[in-house]
Amino acid sequence: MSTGTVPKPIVGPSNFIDERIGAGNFLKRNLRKVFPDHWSFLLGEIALYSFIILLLTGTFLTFFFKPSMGHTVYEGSYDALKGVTMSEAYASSLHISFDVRGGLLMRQMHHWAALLFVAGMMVHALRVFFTGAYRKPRELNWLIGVLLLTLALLEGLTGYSLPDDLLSGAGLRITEGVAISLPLVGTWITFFLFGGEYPGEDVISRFYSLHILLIPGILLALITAHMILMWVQKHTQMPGKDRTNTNVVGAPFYPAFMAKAGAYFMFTFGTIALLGTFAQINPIWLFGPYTPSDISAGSQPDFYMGFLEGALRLMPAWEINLFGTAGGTLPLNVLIPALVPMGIIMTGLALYPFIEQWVTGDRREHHVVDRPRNNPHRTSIGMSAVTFYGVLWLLGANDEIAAFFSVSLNWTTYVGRVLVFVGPAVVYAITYRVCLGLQRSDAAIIGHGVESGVIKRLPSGEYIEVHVPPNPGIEAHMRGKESIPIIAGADGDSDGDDIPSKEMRHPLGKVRAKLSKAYGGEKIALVDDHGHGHEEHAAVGPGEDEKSHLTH
Ligand code: HEM
Ligand code: HEM
Repeated sequence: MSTGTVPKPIVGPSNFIDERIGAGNFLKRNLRKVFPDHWSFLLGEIALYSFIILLLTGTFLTFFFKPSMGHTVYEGSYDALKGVTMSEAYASSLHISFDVRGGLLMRQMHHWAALLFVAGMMVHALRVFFTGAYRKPRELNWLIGVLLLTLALLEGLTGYSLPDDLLSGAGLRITEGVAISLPLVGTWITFFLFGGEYPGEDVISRFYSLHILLIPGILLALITAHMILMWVQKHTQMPGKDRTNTNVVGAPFYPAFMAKAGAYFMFTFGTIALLGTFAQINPIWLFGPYTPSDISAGSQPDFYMGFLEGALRLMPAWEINLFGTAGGTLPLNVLIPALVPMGIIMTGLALYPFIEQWVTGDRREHHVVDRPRNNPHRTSIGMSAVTFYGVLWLLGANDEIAAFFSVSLNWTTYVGRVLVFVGPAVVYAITYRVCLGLQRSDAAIIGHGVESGVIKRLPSGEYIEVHVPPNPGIEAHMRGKESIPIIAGADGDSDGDDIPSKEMRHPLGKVRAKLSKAYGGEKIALVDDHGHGHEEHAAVGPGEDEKSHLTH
């Protein structure tokens, strides 16, 4: 499917390039690369286009932003702050907002693009996770993705700290608290980052180098690697008619996908421009300049940091004093919430493909993905993680929740502490049942066809409903269900690894076999037991045994 001739209009340019750098064949091959057209494959593109907009708007901002904590007296056109002493960083952000033509629009677009960038990545990663698209051979691209996500959070943190307003200062104060709580290296790192005792002189310029140079540079390199790998390995595709592990069904890059992607970029750009124009974001002039002694009520970080904020708020005030006053304090109340949720989520994400491979023993390549219902344990684990994250995220705004619902703040904390453990477990059980239910409903459609709504009365007086075969596209989609392999030794099924009997006798081998069997889940086969066009009883004729018909 990826072969064929290049459509007419590009033969000219292709010849031009071929005659100069001999890349005609390369272009021909790549311009015909096939892109699957399931909507969920566009989620990664939201992240990609938002990143381009971040680079463009961010570059504009660098022309006017001064990354300096030097003091100045504000003399710009925002009356309410005239004559106030503030940092040059804050003054320049006000200058961008009120005195640079298009400056406020650029700041707002930059901020909205940042939110969309991270949100785009998150939903994209969820689609990859829930469909199992991270499986062999795409584990490397998954790992690059996890790195991208981590770096994006850091990029956001360094970004919203730059304007040096009261809100960004509150974020910096937490960053300092976390850094200084690290055992052994904490003090050193804090002094290096802040250039002395908090708030120091250097943190804005340090963050500036990180924000506009180091992290975007790494992001750009990793996104390029991500795209190259995706290009070389080709896309996965949803199961469906004529879709196999050796083809990709969809539209070629040129002209169909190029036009679609161009339009989609414009759409993303337009959405961000509209948001930047009409939806106010981060109005730093209302918060005022940062002073370490002030804090505003109801401060919230950007949404992607909310889960860490929630973890800090939930954690009981535990600390360990080592060796009395001569030793040091290990502030678990800061260390655990700062490192554990991030650690659990990012390490869990990074390791998942490898843990799953170990459990299932599945070393095959996968180019057709799973529908989430067909791998119920994976889907349940994913939903539990989303719940864990979601509870922390919600509790990051527990002051707002308490104020809005007029409940006690402490009460929200206690409920949150329970929910963060119980929530994921309950969601796991519910998701697992829902997945099995959906699999059964697929099996019923394959087995009996779809209810047509046509009721027939037979000569005997019995009423039946005519069942018709499902739409062939939908049927192929349902039939593209792969059973989850189980390692040999778990139950005699040997489509996964053959574990040597020595390993099976080892306790870890036994655990692996047990996990493998459990992960395989309850098997619900798709069997066409009655043939298509089968007729099913819908109602009962006079005088007949109702029960026998209803259970038919
Ligand atoms: C080359 C890329 C980038 C450059 C040159 C850049 C530059 C800047 C500059 C100069 C500011 C301070 C301006 C101001 O606040 O008024 C800023 C703020 C910010 N940046 Fe970036 N940035 C880039 C990429 C990113 C990325 C990838 C993210 C997202 C994760 C991001 C998130 C932010 C945020 C949230 C702010 C605060 C905006 C505000 O004040 O409302 N930036 N950036
Ligand atoms: C800067 C952020 C990112 C960008 C711009 C990006 C972009 C893309 C694009 C455009 C694709 C092609 C297919 C699709 O959209 O689904 C893709 C595929 C992929 N991405 Fe990302 N991605 C990013 C972050 C992530 C993250 C956070 C993960 C996972 C943690 C990830 C894992 C993957 C994998 C495994 C594939 C191959 C999936 C397949 O072929 O079905 N990516 N990425």
